[in-house]
Amino acid sequence: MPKYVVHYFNGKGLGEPIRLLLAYGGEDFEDHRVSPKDWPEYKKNTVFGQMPNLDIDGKKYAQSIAICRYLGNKYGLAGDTPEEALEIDQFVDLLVDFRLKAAIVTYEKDEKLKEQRYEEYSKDVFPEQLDRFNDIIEKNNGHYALGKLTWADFVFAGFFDSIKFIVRIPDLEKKYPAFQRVIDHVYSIPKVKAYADALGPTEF
Ligand SMILES: N[C@@H](CCC(=O)N[C@@H](CS)C(=O)NCC(=O)O)C(=O)O
Repeated sequence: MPKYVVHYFNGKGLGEPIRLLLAYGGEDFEDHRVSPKDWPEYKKNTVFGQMPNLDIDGKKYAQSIAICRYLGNKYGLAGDTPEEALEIDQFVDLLVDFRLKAAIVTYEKDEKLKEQRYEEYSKDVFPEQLDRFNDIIEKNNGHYALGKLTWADFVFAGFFDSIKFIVRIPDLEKKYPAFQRVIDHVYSIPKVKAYADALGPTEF
């Protein structure tokens, strides 16, 4: 069994889908959480100056979605045909686009501008995308792609707290019950549940 180390901050963010997939795979991975204090120095050890990184037997790899796709392939969660793999990718990329688009609000340093952008996005961008995610999940039997468990579910569930943070809707899963179905599909898997229970509550 390869030795895996996940390097990320002490939060879910882009690191959690990787951790959830490793838990699903039954890997005894090391969960290295870098503190903000240590980050400027640690940054020099990363592949592209960012995290998450996944260390496989001493070699580091970057880009969270590429890593999730790799783990999905490894654990038989990546579809059975190239077309199924494409369908997973299209939905995962949609989620990534959403996060990148929302970054204009989330990472705006000018508080006044941030609030103004949040107001604008809350009227159109956020509801349109949330409705679209909801629709996708309803059409996919409570999953985020292919109507069955795939690595896309792990990305959705792992990102979920970040999505809530972005849209500022703390009970998002109540407003969109389909979202809860994906989360339940992932977190009810015994190995994933054991990982989440051992971790306890963390920041987004
Ligand atoms: N596309 C990359 C984005 C990685 C990324 O933006 N990482 C952020 C944390 S979520 C980071 O390392 N920020 C610190 C920095 O850039 O100095 C991925 O999905 O892995």
